[in-house]
Amino acid sequence: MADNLDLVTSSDPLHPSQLIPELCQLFYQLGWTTGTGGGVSIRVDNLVYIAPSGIQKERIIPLDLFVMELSTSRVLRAPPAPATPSSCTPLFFNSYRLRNAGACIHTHSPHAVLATLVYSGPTFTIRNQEMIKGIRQGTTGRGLQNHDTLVVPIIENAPREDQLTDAMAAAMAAHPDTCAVLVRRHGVFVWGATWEQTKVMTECYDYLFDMAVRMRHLGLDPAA
Ligand SMILES: CSCCC(=O)C(=O)COP(=O)(O)O
Ligand SMILES: [Zn+2]
Repeated sequence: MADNLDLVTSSDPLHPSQLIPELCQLFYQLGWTTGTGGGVSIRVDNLVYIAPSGIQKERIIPLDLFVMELSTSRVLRAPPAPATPSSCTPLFFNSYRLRNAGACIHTHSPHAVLATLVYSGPTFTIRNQEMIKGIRQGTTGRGLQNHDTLVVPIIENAPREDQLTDAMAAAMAAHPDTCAVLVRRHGVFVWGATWEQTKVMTECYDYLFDMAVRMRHLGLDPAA
C-alpha cells in the first residue's frame, strides 16, 4: 500500500492528524485514556482518522495514525507494521454510519465505569442538572434543558471490542436521542457532529456520571 503520507501531514493545528494526538494527551491527564485504553477518532467527509491499537495514547504522533475510507472501510494510510488500527474501529464506525458523526471519543473514565456499576440496569438516568444543557438531542442536534431527563443506554462488556459492535448499534437504535453508549465495567463512547461538540459532550457526560454516583452515595436520587 502507498504510504499516503500527505493524509497525515499538515501544519494546521485543527487537522485531525494534529488534533488526535493533542486530544489523547489531554484525555490522558483526565484519566480517560490511560494504560493504552480509550481513544479518539475524527471523520472528515469520507476519511476516518484512527489511532493505532495497544499504543500509549498520550504518546501518539501524526505519523502513527491510520486513515480509512468510511464508505468501503479500506485502509488508505497505515503506519509501518506491526501497527494495527484501534480495536474500537467498528464502534467508531457505528457512530459515523448510524449517526453521521464527525468524531467519536472513547474513555475509560472511572466516573463512567462507576456509573455502570451503580446503575445495574440497562440505562443511566439523571435529571435537573445544569450540565445536562451541554448535551445535545441526537435526533435534532438541539441542546437539552437542565430539567430534561438524560438517559444513556448501558451495554454489557465483551472480551473483544468488535464483539460490542452489534450491541452498541442496537442501543443506538433503541435510543435515537442519545449521543453516548456506556459499556459496563469498561467505559463510554460519545459522538457528535464535530470534534468540538463531541469533546464538550464527553466532558458533560463525565461530570454527570460522577455527580450521579456521588448523589447515590449520599442517598439522593439523581433521577428525581
Ligand atoms: C487496556 S485497554 C483495552 C482495550 C480497550 O478497551 C481500548 O479502549 C483500547 O483499544 P485500542 O485497540 O485502541 O488500544
Ligand atoms: Zn476501551
